[in-house]
Amino acid sequence: MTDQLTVATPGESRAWLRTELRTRKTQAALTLTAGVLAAAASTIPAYALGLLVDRIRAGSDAGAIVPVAVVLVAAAVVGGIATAFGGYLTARLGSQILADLRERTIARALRLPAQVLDRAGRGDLLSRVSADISAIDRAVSEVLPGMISALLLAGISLAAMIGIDWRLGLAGAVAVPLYAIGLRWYLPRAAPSYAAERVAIADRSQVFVESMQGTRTVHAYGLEDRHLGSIEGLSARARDISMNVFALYTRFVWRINRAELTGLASVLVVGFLLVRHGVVSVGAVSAAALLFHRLFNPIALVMVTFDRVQDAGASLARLVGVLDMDVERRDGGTAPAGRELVLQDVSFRYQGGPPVLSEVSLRVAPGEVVALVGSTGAGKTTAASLAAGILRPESGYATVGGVAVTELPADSVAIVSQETHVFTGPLAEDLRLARPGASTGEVSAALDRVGALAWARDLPDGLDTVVGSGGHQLTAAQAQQLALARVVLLDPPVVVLDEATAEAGSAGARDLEQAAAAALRGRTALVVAHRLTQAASADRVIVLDHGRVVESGSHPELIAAGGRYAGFWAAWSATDRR
Ligand SMILES: Nc1ncnc2c1ncn2[C@@H]1O[C@H](COP(=O)(O)OP(=O)(O)OP(=O)(O)O)[C@@H](O)[C@H]1O
Repeated sequence: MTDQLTVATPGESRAWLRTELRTRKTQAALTLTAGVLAAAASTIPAYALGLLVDRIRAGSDAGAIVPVAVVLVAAAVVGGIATAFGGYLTARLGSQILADLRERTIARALRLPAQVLDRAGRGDLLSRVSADISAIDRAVSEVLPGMISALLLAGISLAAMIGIDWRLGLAGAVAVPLYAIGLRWYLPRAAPSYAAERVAIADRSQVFVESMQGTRTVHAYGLEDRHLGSIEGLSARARDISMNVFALYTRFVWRINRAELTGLASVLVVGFLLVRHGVVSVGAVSAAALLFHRLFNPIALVMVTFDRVQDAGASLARLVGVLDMDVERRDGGTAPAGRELVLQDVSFRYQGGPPVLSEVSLRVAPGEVVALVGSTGAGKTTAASLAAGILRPESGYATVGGVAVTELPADSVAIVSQETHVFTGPLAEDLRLARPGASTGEVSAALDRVGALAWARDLPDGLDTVVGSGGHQLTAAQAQQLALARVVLLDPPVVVLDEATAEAGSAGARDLEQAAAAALRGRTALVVAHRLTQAASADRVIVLDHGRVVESGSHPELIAAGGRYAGFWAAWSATDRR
């Protein structure tokens, strides 16, 4: 299984929540005040009913009952308004904090180093910004207002019972350890179950996302059954864990009922004895019993929703964990003092794997185009990713104009990788990602430079045609051309090119090579040569073998030297060149 992204400790989550509440002090204080008012108002009916019992027992006439009824109605109205207002304020405060958290998590996730995401799997990140956010959202809007008002009500009711007679308060408090025992029994069992459930769901979505992303490979190799089998297995695991969680919950409810029964029985027995000894009136005991009975539903709500709050807590830890992760590129960055690209003694290995690059050194002079050549797995794409700052070297350094590539401003080095993504929306907007606010003339000129203007204009709505998922489908070669046009618009001094020209077919590949040459004109460029014609037209060629530089020189020089490159060229000329 893949490594997961960072999860915050309970202490880190609490510290984060405290900071968020501190920045919204007034709102938090108002929310608490409304909650206390609502709880206080809802204890009044119990007192009033106690009074009523005493007056009826004393044979008072109907006139004595009316003021009690008025108090009851007034308390109900005030309590109702305060409860609604408190609930609204709690949900509002929670939603604002959550919206902020969601934005910051996504902003942080978008800036995580590619190798971290590769290691953790994108499914984990997806489930954090979707399932985890929803879990917290539901807890904040459905559970938290009720839970906060229930806890306030419990505190105030217990104080009121002690106010009637401390022995009645004590009798009611007998239930507290029983509730606590119930929670102590439940929580340690529930926590690992929820964690296991969450991991099972993340694993299932990871496999699902991978199957969807690799649909073509799955079809090509007839792997449908195997993938379905693995999704089915992981789904069954998630289901079994959920059923165990529910069985646990049922046994927990029994423990809640036991605490309620014991508490109420204690209040009634103690009340009976106190009345018998003439210490308190029947009405006072009725009020205490009503106050205690009134807590049944709110406390049960706290107990049974504790799991959802705990669930939300686990989700919160996963989001706060992402917030605490190191991001790749600082805002702004340091401007390079020149356009020379240098890899110096760079070594690299993927997490736990064998060395992929060993002390690779290369220099690309300002405005020079250098092609990287080597057999499959030689380390070309890895070297390109290090040069573009997507990966960090294990030792050695990669710089442009003397500044580490990971510290450069975002528009200093552009990479066109094998994985080009076309964002959903009008084609012109896809290009404007590189330069927001570019005019239609500038967008057209960029497309023209890479030879894409003619087909772009021929699309159903020209440059306004919606492309990407659900829109007009572009070919792989067209998507590559768009990526090159984005480079032209971004106008970076340094470009790293690792396109998938091979997928475009040989005529398409030649078009793409021309498009790339046009986009690279005047820039410092490191090009992974998937076709040797790209190497032949470069200023210099560097040959990689098993992660080491084995040859370097111009195309004619290397051909004349009769070494490894000359061998590649001979093989290429004989079979692939058309
Ligand atoms: N994300 C990754 N995790 C682990 N190993 C990787 C990863 N990417 C590449 N490798 C391994 O690193 C080595 C170099 O891969 P790289 O893609 O850099 O080679 P390449 O020369 O570009 O090959 P190709 O021409 O096939 O793209 C290979 O052995 C490859 O299996």
